[in-house]
Amino acid sequence: MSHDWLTAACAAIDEESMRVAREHQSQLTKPPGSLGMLETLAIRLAGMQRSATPAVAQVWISVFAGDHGIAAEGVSAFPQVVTGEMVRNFANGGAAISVLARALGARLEVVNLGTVNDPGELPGVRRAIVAAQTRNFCEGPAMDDGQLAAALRVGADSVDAAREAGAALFIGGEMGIANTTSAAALACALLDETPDRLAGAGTGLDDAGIRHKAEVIGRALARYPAGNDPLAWLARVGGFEIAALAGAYVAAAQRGLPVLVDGFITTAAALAAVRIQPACRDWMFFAHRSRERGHARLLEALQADPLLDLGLRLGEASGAASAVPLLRLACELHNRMATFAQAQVSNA
Ligand SMILES: Cc1cc2ncn([C@H]3O[C@H](COP(=O)(O)O)[C@@H](O)[C@H]3O)c2cc1C
Ligand SMILES: O=C(O)c1cccnc1
Repeated sequence: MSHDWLTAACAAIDEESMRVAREHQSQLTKPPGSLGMLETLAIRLAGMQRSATPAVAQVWISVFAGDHGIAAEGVSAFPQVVTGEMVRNFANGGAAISVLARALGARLEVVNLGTVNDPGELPGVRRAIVAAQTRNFCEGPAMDDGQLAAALRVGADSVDAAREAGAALFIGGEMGIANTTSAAALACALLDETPDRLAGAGTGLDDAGIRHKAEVIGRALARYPAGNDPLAWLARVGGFEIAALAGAYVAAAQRGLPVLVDGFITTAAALAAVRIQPACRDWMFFAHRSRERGHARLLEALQADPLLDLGLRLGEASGAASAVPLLRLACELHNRMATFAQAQVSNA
């Protein structure tokens, strides 16, 4: 399996639809710009959807799950078995994202890329096993090139399923104990940052735990020469679910499907996707600023202005799901507000 598809062109955003949407916003009964990001969201969606009346009806959420060999270094507050246990919880409808997806009327797909205590066949869970877990990346590359290619493809396959289901928005989420260590290592490598700046509490490490986590990341990064090749770093320190997310973000942009990026781990995957295929940045919305240390730095690197800051630090796509109502409201305002002429309100 090759990585060639990743550099194929992304779909173009329709500048004319954006111009028409911007002009329409200026006619609505409000001071220009007064709805802030609710205006720019609608304008960007109009360009992505090539439509004068943008809408976010069907939402597709893929939660990618994978286990991490780096968990053996004691970098998470929770045991590794939780990954597989949470896959079952997603399937049973009891996880935060299960509840949020139901409340939004969104389609929720759980993708198991490899869990140490594999819960097996479950309704709503797609099995796309790459391996039971990644290798402990202090001891060698987390995955080989074939595994990376497979994981990237798994994400693209989810985007194809989302499009076939008629989704207007793709949301990626993740589950994988120790994946904030993997995401922080990836972010350090791509941003030339030191681990103490990007390693955070994850599921709830104390200060000593965070120092240990940063030391583990530093040890792993020291194995390799300098350089920012995103595919090389995904293989060295990434996770199967992080690679799937990166593949999904690139594929969504190639197929013209807007994406809403969630928290720390997903933003690290988004950064990798943008380094692989820069044009995919245009198709991304950013849902929230996570409490996880390092997320603000990642958002800054992507010049992302997230919609929410709720102190969330869960992942699973919970922040992205929470922001969907704002996208829908932005479209409603754009499509249904009266213009100054219609309402006979005096314009400046
Ligand atoms: C019960 C439970 C549910 C979760 N859902 C998402 N995460 C989040 O926590 C993990 C990352 O944190 P760390 O790197 O510290 O392990 C990921 O699985 C992430 O999605 C969870 C974690 C737990 C414990
Ligand atoms: O921001 C996130 O995505 C996050 C933070 C902590 C733990 N899991 C996920």
